[in-house]
Amino acid sequence: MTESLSVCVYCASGPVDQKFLELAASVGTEIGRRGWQLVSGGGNVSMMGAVADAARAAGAHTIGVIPKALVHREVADVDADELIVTETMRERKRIMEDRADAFLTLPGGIGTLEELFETWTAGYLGMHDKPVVLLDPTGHFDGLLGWLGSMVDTGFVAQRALDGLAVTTDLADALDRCAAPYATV
Ligand SMILES: C/C(=C\CNc1ncnc2c1ncn2[C@@H]1O[C@H](COP(=O)(O)O)[C@@H](O)[C@H]1O)CO
Repeated sequence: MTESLSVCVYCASGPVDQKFLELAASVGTEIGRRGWQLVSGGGNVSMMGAVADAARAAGAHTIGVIPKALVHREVADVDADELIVTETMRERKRIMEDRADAFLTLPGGIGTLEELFETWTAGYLGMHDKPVVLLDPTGHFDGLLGWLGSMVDTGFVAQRALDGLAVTTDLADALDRCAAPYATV
């Protein structure tokens, strides 16, 4: 199964800071090197574009899923092996979730946060059993993770929910965690 693992990567559509573009590109390259598929939001801007371009350059099959309304704003990834243009954002999210074996979140803004929380809470509620992984080598999510930890102390967040999100600063570890449930002995 791990040979053709399909990883959905959620990441930023805004910043062009080199360190974030390089992080996204390194994820794409490693997905290709492992012979996996990339599922992305189908935009070719910022980190979204960097991950998709690097994945393709490394030989990955790339699937981009973008709502009609964002085709121009997020510069649809016309080089994707499969570019799926949806009518709505909800349809985009459903297709991305259906086509993925694992969800990997990189630094991002409110769109990325929404995607992370939807897949994470759905896993916690038993609606899927796919790995939900957060790769954060730069501490971008430190404030959020600290706040979530404090909400365990006050009873707003279950420890089991927090345990359902795999947080790592290491690229290889992040992808290993995506593949872990599918590994054959
Ligand atoms: C409108 C709906 C839900 C709420 N919003 C979003 N849901 C999913 N994805 C979104 C949402 N808003 C933006 N995005 C996408 O996230 C990507 C990264 O954005 P960021 O803000 O730069 O982190 C980008 O592709 C956005 O299109 C209905 O379900």
